[in-house]
This record gives sequence, C-alpha cells and structure tokens, in this order.
Amino acid sequence: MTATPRVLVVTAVPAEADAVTACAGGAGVQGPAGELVLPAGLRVRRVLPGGASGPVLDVLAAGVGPAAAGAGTATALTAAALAGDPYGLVVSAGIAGGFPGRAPLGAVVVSEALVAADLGAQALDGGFLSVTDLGFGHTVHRAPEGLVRAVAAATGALTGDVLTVATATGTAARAAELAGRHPRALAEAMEGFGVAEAAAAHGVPVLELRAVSNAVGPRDRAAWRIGDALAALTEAFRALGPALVPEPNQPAQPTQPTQSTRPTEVTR
Ligand SMILES: O=C(O)c1cccc(C(=O)CC[C@H]2O[C@@H](n3cnc4c(=O)[nH]cnc43)[C@H](O)[C@@H]2O)c1
Repeated sequence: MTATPRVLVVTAVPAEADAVTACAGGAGVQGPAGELVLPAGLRVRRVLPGGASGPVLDVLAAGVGPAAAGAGTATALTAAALAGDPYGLVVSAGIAGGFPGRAPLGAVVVSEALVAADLGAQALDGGFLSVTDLGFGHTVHRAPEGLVRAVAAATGALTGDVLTVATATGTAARAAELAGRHPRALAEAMEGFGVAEAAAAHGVPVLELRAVSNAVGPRDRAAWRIGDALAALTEAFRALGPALVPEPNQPAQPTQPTQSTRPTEVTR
C-alpha cells in the first residue's frame, strides 16, 4: 500500500460512475490532467471524497457484464502496478436488483461474498451444476470481514451476498430458483464476480457496493427506480470516508461456497 490508500471503483455504465464521483460534490474531482486514459479508451476519473486524509477513489466505467468488468479491472490494475503505484482495494459498484423480502428498492447492500450464480452447466434434469460441482474453478470471492462491517456501519448498508449473473433475471421462477439456491443473497448484478477475478489475480482485496433499483423478478423496466438508486449510491460513497481504507494483507481469495450457498442437490 502507498501512504494514501488508492481504491479502484469499477462500475458498468457512465451514469453509475457519475453517481460515485458525485460523492465529492465536484470539489474533489481532478481536472482533465487527473484523468487517466487506459488502453481501449477506458477512462479513470479520480475523486478525493474525504479530502487529503481520505482515500483516493479512481472511478472506471468498464462496461456491462462480468467479462467487460474483468477486462477493464485487470487493465486498470495492471497499469497501476506497472506505474509502481498499485491499488489497495477494488470496489465493484452500481445499481442492482434486490431479492424481494431481502433488499428493498433504494437499499444499499455491501457484499460479504461475490458469487457467480450462473457460471456452470445445466444438468439433464434442469438443475444447475456450478463450475465447482463440475470440478474446475470457483464461484465465490469473499470480501474482507472487517471492511464489510466498517462499510455497513458507515452507510447503513445491508450485508449479505451479491450474485453476479450474465443474464438479468426476468421471471418469478428464475428469481425463486436463485433465491432458493443462495439463501444469503440480497441482490443480483452483472459485474461483481468479474471484478473480483481480476482483483484476485492481482492479490488485491475486493468489495461490492450496490444500490437497489429494482426487484429481482418479472421484468418490468417501468418500475425500475434508477434515479433513486443512483442517489443512494452517491450518499453511500459520501458517507464512507475513511471506511474505504483496505485492511492490510487481505487479498481477494476465491473460496469454495459455504453450505448455505451450495445447491441443495445436484444431478449430473
Ligand atoms: O438507463 C439509465 O439511465 C441507467 C442508468 C444507470 C444504470 C443503468 C443500467 O441499466 C445499469 C445496468 C447494470 O445494473 C445492474 N443491474 C440493475 N438491476 C439489475 C438486475 O435486476 N439484474 C441484474 N443486473 C442488474 C447490472 O449490474 C447492470 O450492469 C441504466
């Protein structure tokens, strides 16, 4: 770690990145000279929400989905490492769907675990086999516990698992399936696990922070409350202050799913 903690915040779309940088109220946003342009035209914007003593947030809109998120995150982490100024923490941030009864619209959630919920294979009986069940790969990255507690205390965020899906849920049946398979899941989004894979490859701890814009369930775009969620995201980052300082020696570690996140039964 450098003297001033450097945090890479990765969102999917520019509107989410704007919501994060708004936490500094404009005053902490560096001018064009402070904007870093990475390969593939990725732009990293820097804000200093806590003033000189707080963390430096470098905010990147890397694109929608786990692959774009992983590629963008890896590019930014590699650029920083090669420049001799590596990041101490990566945060996957944005809006999310909340599981009904677990995370209401407007709630902020912070991840205990970032879980790849659809990385695997469909079984003959229609069940799901994760890559762990198949014997190759992992589906879970855990966030540092102390950091999760500190972020929740500072922001009022709910703590639990955040699922990463490549296809957003659009039916009640799929929502029930995911909720049943992941009893600790509060929300689903589309980038967290990709961000975590890149962070783990660089030995950097990872966290996911999301504001709920819609319910996970039957697709109803008109019911999404994107503005409210983006405002909640800004408030969460404003409240964070020093809480976003990484704990020492807590790199992202892929973990096997706990009993509560494993499918109850799988059939090959
Ligand atoms: O249309 C807009 O103004 C707008 C502003 C900000 C963000 C968006 C997005 O559509 C972001 C997509 C992003 O949001 C996550 N997300 C949100 N809800 C869900 C969900 O129910 N299931 C999965 N992902 C969700 C996701 O991470 C997307 O990348 C639009």
